[in-house]
Amino acid sequence: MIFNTPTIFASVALVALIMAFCLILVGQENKRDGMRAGGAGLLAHALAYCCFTLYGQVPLWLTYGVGNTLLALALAFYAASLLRIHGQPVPWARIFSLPLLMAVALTALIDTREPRMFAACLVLILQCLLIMAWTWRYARNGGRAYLLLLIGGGISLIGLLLRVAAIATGAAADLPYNVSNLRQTVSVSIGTVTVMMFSLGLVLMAKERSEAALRDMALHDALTGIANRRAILETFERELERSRRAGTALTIALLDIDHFKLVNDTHGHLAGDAVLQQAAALLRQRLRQSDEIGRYGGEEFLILLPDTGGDGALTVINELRTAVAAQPACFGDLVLSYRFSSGLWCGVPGPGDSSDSLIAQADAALYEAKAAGRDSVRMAPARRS
Ligand SMILES: Nc1nc2c(ncn2[C@@H]2O[C@H](COP(=O)(O)OP(=O)(O)OP(=O)(O)O)[C@@H](O)[C@H]2O)c(=O)[nH]1
Repeated sequence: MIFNTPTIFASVALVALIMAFCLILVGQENKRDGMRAGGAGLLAHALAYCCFTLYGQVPLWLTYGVGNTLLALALAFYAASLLRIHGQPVPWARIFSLPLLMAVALTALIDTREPRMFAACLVLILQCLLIMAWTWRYARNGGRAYLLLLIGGGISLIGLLLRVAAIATGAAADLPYNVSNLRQTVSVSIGTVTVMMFSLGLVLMAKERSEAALRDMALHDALTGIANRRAILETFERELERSRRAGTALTIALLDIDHFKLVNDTHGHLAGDAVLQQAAALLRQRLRQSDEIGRYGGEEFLILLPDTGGDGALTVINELRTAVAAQPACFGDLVLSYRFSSGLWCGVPGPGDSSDSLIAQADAALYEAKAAGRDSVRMAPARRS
């Protein structure tokens, strides 16, 4: 099926214009989520296609030169939007050097046919490759929206390579923007797909990123960055179930910083915060990757040691006590020594053990450790069968 080329250009321009309006409007709300840059890209895309629509009616430098420069500008904005969405600084000079290169090349080559077409394709190919490379780099952050950008970039590349092939085989004469033939229909339709894929990809990517950020906030403690109470309790439920099914030992340890109120009262709340942050970082760093730690309460941490029995647990907790004693927290010029007491529950969880009952036992052991003078460890008595 062959479509009228200027009509397709005009339709794409209209769609891109509407989407640009929506993105720029929504982007006003959050200036850092990349939507405004995406909207600017769509606006440039729409204007580029308006220029192409006028092919043959206005001078070539306007339709071809300005049109392709706007197209390069659109891709530069898409790249900027991609980086913004991932919270990266945008290398504006690097990104916009390619539209500049397009403008310079087309100004120099506008009166030639094949060289100017070749130069335009080359710059656009470079930009697509750049967007695809950056998209691939951020693909490991999760989500699926990156696929839309990769598909859009891939389709765009195919279209551009087909154009290059046409130029190389002497078929460039078939490709002016006001001629309607199968080659042009395919080429311009590819441009349409690119607009849709890039804009939808960027919007969905921003949505995935903000959802991931919310998920992260919901599961991590804002002060220390380790798991919050909800997250560590969820992990505890999973570990409990796993140990029960596998019949393996599990240790839970409640750690409470001794006389922490004194730190706050003597040096202020910010100093207390620094102790909590540095204690959490030190404990996390000293534990194995498979162990879990979360902030259970104010100055209390819950540690899960899977596949660890009583002797191993005592060794781990005593190593943590030694590490804490050797590495006091710092707050400005202050060096703040701190110690902790710990209550442990160790064993193979049975059918009657729940997370609440095990925590209650570890808590009772912690109480004993505090009552015994602090800076010590106590283990909940083994269950009698
Ligand atoms: N700086 C800071 N302090 C906190 C935070 N959360 C809880 N606290 C403080 O931690 C202190 C806990 O005090 P207590 O429960 O009396 O315990 P303690 O002074 O450590 O005494 P023992 O546990 O008996 O050794 C309180 O003063 C809380 O205000 C926090 O996020 N930052």
